[in-house]
Amino acid sequence: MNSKEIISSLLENVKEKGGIKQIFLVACGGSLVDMYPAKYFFDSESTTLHVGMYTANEFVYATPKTLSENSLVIVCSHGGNTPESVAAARLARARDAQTVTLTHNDQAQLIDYASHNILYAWGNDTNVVDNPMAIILSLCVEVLEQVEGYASYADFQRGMEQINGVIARARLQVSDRCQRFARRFQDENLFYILSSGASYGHAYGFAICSLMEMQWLHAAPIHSGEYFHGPFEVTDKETPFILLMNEGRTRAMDERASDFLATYGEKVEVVDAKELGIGVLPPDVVEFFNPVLFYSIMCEYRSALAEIRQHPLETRRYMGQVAY
Ligand SMILES: O=P(O)(O)OC[C@H]1O[C@](O)(CO)[C@@H](O)[C@@H]1O
Repeated sequence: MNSKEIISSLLENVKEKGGIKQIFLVACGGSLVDMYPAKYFFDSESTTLHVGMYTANEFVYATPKTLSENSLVIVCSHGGNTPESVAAARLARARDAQTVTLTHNDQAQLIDYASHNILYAWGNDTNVVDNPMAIILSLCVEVLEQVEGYASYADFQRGMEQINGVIARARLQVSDRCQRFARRFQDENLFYILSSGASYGHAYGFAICSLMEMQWLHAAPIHSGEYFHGPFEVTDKETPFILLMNEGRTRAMDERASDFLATYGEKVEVVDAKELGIGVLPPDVVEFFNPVLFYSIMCEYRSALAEIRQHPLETRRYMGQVAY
């Protein structure tokens, strides 16, 4: 079943019960990061549907009152057995919500609580539209289209057809600069990651997953707009910043941060989606695809850093090693 068929069958299930009124996006860590573009999309485009995005345990401990048969809950877990995410899906089913689960593991416990499960593809050789970030975005676009109508629906589908080619070309384009970045920043132990719009979630994800979890480096995300409301006071010639510059409506905020950093900072790495070719996508939907591009490109950056630091991306000292 494709996204359109999945959503139309779930909407059919609730047709006599008042339909879907709210969507909850629930996961942990990297899987939660994959949901941010969809949340941003709904916040931006929907006029009647409400969206909430929750780390799984918060959804369980502080459950929104609106969780009901009129809710669609999307739960993603790569391994499919993260206890918090399984508990959230179980709770959603117990409250008669429609659930779509996404996992890469066909034996996942999560699947037990699915109205519909999606077993997704993973790895560098897969098409990004078959990976969770794009699938979740596409499910949400379908909900909007089928519940309210979405004027840019056809352009969104065009973007889905184009994005993988853009990423393949951009990967080649950044290959040398990733090596230069790794050589230049290999001894740093703190990074601030800036972005805005649909990509803010990826700034958060790159900080908490790629740098903190996978490299044991200190890192924090900063919204490009918020940078000027506190964080910019730490800017100097010694502190590393990575700026993920979007194409689309929020680019002005990223450019403002870029201009300031060019004047007062020095250790600044700018990753610019426009320069990487995302501008071929239709202008009314391009902003939603920036984080899909950034995810793939920043994987190249983190691999180069991991290699030069001789710190494999898989190494953990607590996760899966001790009780927590
Ligand atoms: O997507 P899953 O399998 O639920 O795993 C969640 C865990 O995986 C990570 O996303 C990456 O290791 C962690 O941040 C998080 O604890």
